[in-house]
Amino acid sequence: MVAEIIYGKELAADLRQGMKKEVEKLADKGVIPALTVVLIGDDPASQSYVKGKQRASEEVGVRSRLIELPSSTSQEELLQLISELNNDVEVHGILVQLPLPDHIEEQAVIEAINPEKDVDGFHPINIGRMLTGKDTFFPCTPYGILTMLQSKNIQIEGKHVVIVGRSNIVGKPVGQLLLNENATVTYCHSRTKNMNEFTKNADILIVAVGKAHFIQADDIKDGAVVVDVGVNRMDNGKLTGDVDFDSALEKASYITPVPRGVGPMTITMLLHNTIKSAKQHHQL
Ligand SMILES: Nc1nc(=O)c2c([nH]1)NC[C@@H]1CN(c3ccc(C(=O)N[C@@H](CCC(=O)O)C(=O)O)cc3)C=[N+]21
Repeated sequence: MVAEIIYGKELAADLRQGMKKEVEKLADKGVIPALTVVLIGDDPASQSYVKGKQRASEEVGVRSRLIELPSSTSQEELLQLISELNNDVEVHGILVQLPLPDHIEEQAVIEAINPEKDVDGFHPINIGRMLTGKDTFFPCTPYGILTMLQSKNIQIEGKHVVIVGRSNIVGKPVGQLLLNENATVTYCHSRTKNMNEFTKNADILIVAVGKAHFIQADDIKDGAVVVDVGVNRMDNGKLTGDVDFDSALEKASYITPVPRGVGPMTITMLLHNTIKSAKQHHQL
């Protein structure tokens, strides 16, 4: 079988067109969705992701403000800034770019963000809402993956979804989101024994481990849907996924590429959440 490639980049462009129209309508009512991104330190990868977010915001007319702080910023200073942003009625979405420097406790920062402005969907309140099947801000990468599957009318109900990776921002929440869609979900991680006995049984295989070409064709069931969340920068500067794309292409029914797959959808769902927040804050 040769897989159909799901280009998140194209779907993202379609969705952003719709969002642009929606933002124009909101502007007529005097509401401009506004996102504030906080970037600490000078990690080149983080700077590049943040640039992508700025560009996408501009494209749909979301007002995006970047606050750049030195890596010497204390946790107290960051919490103070978050408190100011929480109280600023002109800010609908707050995103603190992860990872943070070691002297700052990530969880304390996430929990300081007003859940009603938590467009990343990382606050325990929003995670709890998602877990219990309520409407809320869903984490952007999981939500982007769900939207990609739905765009191809890929059945989720009753399917065996196997997730490789259990991070708080991708692995764990994508499982919950797909469980809400009535999938049967299995999590694999670094301590899983004989992992490919699980992956070979996946109808939908989602890989988010951050290791280039971790999954090979042998690990994939014929006709499976393969979603690659990896973002690995190679020595030649190119981006590659967690899946050996060329061999997997011959085995899967659908596959997402890296780049131009899940990444652009992550940013698009961030804009979606920011617009949703603006509407909620203005009772629209
Ligand atoms: N608070 C927080 N929220 C995040 O959502 C968040 C974060 N921190 N920290 C880092 C990760 C990573 N992430 C990506 C977003 C877009 C692409 C993306 O658009 N990638 C392009 C390629 C970009 C390039 O070439 O550099 C693509 O796959 O086609 C990748 C990675 C968001 N993250």
